[in-house]
Amino acid sequence: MRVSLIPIDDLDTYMYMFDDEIQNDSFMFEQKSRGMGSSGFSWKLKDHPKLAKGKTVAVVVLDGWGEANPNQYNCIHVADTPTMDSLKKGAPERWRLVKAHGTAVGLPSDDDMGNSEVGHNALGAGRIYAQGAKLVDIALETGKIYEGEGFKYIKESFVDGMLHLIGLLSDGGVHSRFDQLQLLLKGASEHGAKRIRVHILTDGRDVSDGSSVGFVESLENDLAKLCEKGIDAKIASGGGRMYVTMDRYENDWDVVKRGWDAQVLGEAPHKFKSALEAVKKLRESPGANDQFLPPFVIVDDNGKAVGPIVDGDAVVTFNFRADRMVMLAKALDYEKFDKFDRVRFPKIRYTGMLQYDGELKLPSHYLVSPPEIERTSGEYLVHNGIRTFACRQVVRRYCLFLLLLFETVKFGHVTFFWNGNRSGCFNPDMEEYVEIPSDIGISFNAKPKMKALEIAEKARGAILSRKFDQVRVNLPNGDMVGHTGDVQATIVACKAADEAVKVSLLRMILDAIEQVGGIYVVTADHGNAEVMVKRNKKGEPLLDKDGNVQILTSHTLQPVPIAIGGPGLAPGVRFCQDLPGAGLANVAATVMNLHGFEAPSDYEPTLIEVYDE
Ligand SMILES: O=C(O)[C@H](O)COP(=O)(O)O
Ligand SMILES: [Mn+2]
Ligand SMILES: [Mn+2]
Repeated sequence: MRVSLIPIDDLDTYMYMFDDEIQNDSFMFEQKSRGMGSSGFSWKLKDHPKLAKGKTVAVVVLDGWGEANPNQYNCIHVADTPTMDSLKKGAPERWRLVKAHGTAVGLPSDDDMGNSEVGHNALGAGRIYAQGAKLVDIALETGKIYEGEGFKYIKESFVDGMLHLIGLLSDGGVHSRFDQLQLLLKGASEHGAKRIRVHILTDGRDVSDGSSVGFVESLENDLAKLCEKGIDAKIASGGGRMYVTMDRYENDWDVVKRGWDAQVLGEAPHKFKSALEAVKKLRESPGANDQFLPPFVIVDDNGKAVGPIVDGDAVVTFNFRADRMVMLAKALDYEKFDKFDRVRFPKIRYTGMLQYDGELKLPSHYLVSPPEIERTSGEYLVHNGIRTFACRQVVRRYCLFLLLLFETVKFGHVTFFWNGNRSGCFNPDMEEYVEIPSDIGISFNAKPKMKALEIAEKARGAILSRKFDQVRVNLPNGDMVGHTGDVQATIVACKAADEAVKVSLLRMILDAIEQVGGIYVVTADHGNAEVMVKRNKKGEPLLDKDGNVQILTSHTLQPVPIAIGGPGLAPGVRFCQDLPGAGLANVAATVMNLHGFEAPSDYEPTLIEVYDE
């Protein structure tokens, strides 16, 4: 779908255009935006009784920015963050916390930490959907997974072919879960799979570094039990998730190629007789960690790879989350493919755990249907910002324009996830998606400021251009650097994110009276940088066997802040007092109000009220 990268002159950067939509959607959009369709459904939102239209709204998402008790391992607290501090202290009735984890964002339980997919889904959709993790749990529990079209499709390969399972070996619950893999192995063998190979990706990002060893041990035990039952089941290849396979948003295709070579071709720089030996040995190299383990293949006594993927085999990618599986799914599913030399393109039956991209229908076969997230706030707003298609050039102030800004590493967060796991935009004449290319091939603790200032400056330029009614920005620093576990670098990252908020908003506020008169919403998608150490039940930092604190690289269960303000905000607007349990899904209705609209009645309630002064 994504076809061309077009320079935008005044922003000195690039905009993605979606050709197949440009041709047809203008007409469709015009029809739809006239209001009632044949079903009686209308995109038209009611006017807000008290809040005016036409304000520029900047929505800033600080990725991985949670609220937690102040201490030395709370990098947001330690970092100098005057902008965020002033939002908190400056107007208490316009600052609050919202839930960003667990059932509040559609995860199976309140022990599940938040993540970007579920966080941005909730922010954009305004409702809480049962997410992939939960849908897969249900499908496995009820056995429905084995009755679906996807499983029947791969089953045809079980007679003569091998079943390959590729995915993240972890119980992080962000991209995959180990217990789901265990159930799938058991279920597939009970439903006819006789030869099974698992291609593992070690984690150390959503779970502790070093935990790969335990997961591999457990998996090898499970596979040994299957072997006792006469099933030929082995681990065939592996590698660290950030170096092998799980790139995202087409940041670095070499990552996917390394995985392809090991998983499909059976080739890798490291060869071992067992995965446990592989992981233990590779972790001994200086600086090695689970996230970045090099690719390896498991070989038999003759040095031959035990499980390359060949014609007639079945393949399942068992991650339920889309972003870091889409690239491999393309390589496995697309006949036409030019991102790297696949050498061989085996004729396989391939299914994803879920369908990863509803718009691209990728992959075409899948085991569990993804959440059907529809009527997202972005789509409503686009439909409500324009009276007729023809007026967009002439009467700018009636048009709602969205500008989305992000680094490549978060490309899909404020677009794909925000729009309900839908690639592309709703109307290319109304939306611009601007990507600031991320550095590739580095761990972000080496450059913790990332591109925050570039993003902020583009946001400032976009706000002042007055071409856009909503400018949506993702600042990735707290999250991307938090995942490295480098506390000092994460402190620098938090400061950089705070500085970026200042650059984009301060200018807006200073220039606003005469120029823009806008409104800002600053929030986050989940916690990360505020808790960088593991703790025991008493709250004391846990130590490893050498007496060092155990670093937490993952997200957290913490709530996140939301602050609103700006000269365009009506004086009587404040957060309601009666929604103590509100979460990220309440933000969409809030933003719609700030654009001067009532939210649809099935959206989670708005966080704001307007009192008469
Ligand atoms: O994919 C990742 O980087 C982590 O597993 C989760 O981080 P995110 O949810 O912030 O993207
Ligand atoms: Mn995130
Ligand atoms: Mn993250």
